[in-house]
Amino acid sequence: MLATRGLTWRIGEVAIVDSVYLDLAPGEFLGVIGPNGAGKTSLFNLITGLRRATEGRVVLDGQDIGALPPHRRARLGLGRTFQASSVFGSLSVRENVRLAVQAHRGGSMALWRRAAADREVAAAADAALDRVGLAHRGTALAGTLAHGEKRKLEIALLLAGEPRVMLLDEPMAGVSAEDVPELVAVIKSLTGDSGRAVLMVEHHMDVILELADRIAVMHHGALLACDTPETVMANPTVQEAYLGESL
Ligand SMILES: Nc1ncnc2c1ncn2[C@@H]1O[C@H](COP(=O)(O)OP(=O)(O)OP(=O)(O)O)[C@@H](O)[C@H]1O
Repeated sequence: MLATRGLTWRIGEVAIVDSVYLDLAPGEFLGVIGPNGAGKTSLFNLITGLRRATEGRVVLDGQDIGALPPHRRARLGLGRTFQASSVFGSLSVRENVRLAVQAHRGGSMALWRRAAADREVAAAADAALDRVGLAHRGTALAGTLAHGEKRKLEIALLLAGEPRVMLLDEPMAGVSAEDVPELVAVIKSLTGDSGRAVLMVEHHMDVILELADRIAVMHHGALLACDTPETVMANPTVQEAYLGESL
């Protein structure tokens, strides 16, 4: 479904992302881990098009998308949440999601079509909110949400774009311990039988272990290992890379 082939990003002589080969199958959940500065966010930037690779390819459903700008990649089904929050705090939760649905669908300005389209947008937005367990918070101002709720809203915004591959960058960052299990359940439901694939960077190993079918380990820009959680955890090279940090 999604593949990277020798994906590399150099700044001067330094390879921030160093010849990464990854494959993501439909319905698969791939966790990406690695020490701070390993190149995880940079890898996401190359896949989504925020940065252009200096070498290598990004392939989605057999098509090389490496030369496309981010919005074209998003149209082809690549969706991403950011570490920094991308929510309009002064709008309601529901309005935020409606805007995202509208932005994804585009719209006809013909009045007779607009009423029907508005109803469809509202229904899609409510379905996305329901999906992440935020239906009851639709009228709240997004800026007033707790961290865990905000993360759910970001996932709802992402779902509005109907992505087939979702990239989640540290979805648990800033989330209080008691909100983690619910958020994990929401993220777990993203793959299921939909065929949607998820690539997730996360520092919380317990979360990665609960969600990931396979784990990719990055270190100094390169892929150190990519395998089942059990195999990766038992890998001495991985353990060495994490020396001083708990796995
Ligand atoms: N635009 C840039 N210019 C120069 N160096 C950069 C740039 N972007 C990233 N880097 C460097 O590349 C390395 C990898 O950064 P990146 O943010 O991808 O790592 P990461 O694995 O996501 O780290 P973290 O877990 O801390 O978020 C870091 O050493 C960082 O300082």
